[in-house]
Amino acid sequence: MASSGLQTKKRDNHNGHFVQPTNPNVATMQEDVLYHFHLSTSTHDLPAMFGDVKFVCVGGSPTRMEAFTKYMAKELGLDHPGAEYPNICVGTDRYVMFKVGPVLSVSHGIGIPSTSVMLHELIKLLYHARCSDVTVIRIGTSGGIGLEPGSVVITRQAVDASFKPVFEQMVLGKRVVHRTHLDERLAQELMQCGADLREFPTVLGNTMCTSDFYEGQGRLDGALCSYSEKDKQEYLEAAHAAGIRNIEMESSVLAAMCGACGLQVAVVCVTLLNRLEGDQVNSPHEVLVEYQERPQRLVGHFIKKRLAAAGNPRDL
Ligand SMILES: O=P(O)(O)O[C@@H]1C[C@H](O)[C@@H](CO)O1
Ligand SMILES: O=c1cc[nH]c(=O)[nH]1
Repeated sequence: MASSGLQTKKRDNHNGHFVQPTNPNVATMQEDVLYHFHLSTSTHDLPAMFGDVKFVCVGGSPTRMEAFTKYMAKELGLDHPGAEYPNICVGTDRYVMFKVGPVLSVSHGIGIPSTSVMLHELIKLLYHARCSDVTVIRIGTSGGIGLEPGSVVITRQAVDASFKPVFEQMVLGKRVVHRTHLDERLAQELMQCGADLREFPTVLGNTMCTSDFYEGQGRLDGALCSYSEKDKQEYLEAAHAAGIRNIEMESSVLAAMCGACGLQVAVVCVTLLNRLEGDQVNSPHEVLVEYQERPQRLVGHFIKKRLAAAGNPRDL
């Protein structure tokens, strides 16, 4: 444990699983600079700032993550006239981070590399802050396969572009393969929240995580396209037959990294279009805004249910 600077509290008052980076070097560092958050163990009292965090919600868009914080403040009864929710990462424009009660909301940008960097620093932040029993949920957007636009998909398995439940990364020039395990019980709990709300279709399905929005997702409308419409259609139909119901760009790295470090993790994404019917995201702006709010409402309901069931957030 990096024990320098302002971090003096013991690991007490917790029942369960602490966040634990798998890298042993982190424990021996005198100072840990979380560069892309503009936070550090020697300049910030991370246990005081973040020690009560139980839920971390992440998504690509900074404004979505700010809106989610304001929404959660109202839902948790923590909002009051004049309340402000400052961006904790104000010293950088890489990511934004907001906190209300036990809920942390962080943006990750587009795609695996941006999300991976954010997750390295987020997991270390939660470790330095001595957080325990933390649930991480991605509240995102995606392209649906065979679903009515606006449907919400709760991910059963995050799979790669060849439909395998793995996340591959080059480490020291070698290909390293990580599992993309997601918590089945958490996914079922989230499905129940969709059923409680009954506001929009909610399905459990596999999510394909790609490293590109255009050719990587079989689109015909990018600047490059090296295949025919028939090839595209066959690929998406094969994906559907493999249980894939949506495509996005972050689920596999989230599953791999959070799963390895003792975090419960789930992915909840709304579908903006049905990819069997087209490639362009061309619904009116206000429709897309309302779609983006759906995962937020579902996850907000989930957090309230968990907190109500726990009575005391420390019992989570
Ligand atoms: O959380 P967001 O809405 O950013 O997720 C999806 C996947 C990519 O990041 C992006 C592509 O438009 O949207
Ligand atoms: O089609 C889509 C829509 C949103 N996000 C994606 O990654 N793909």
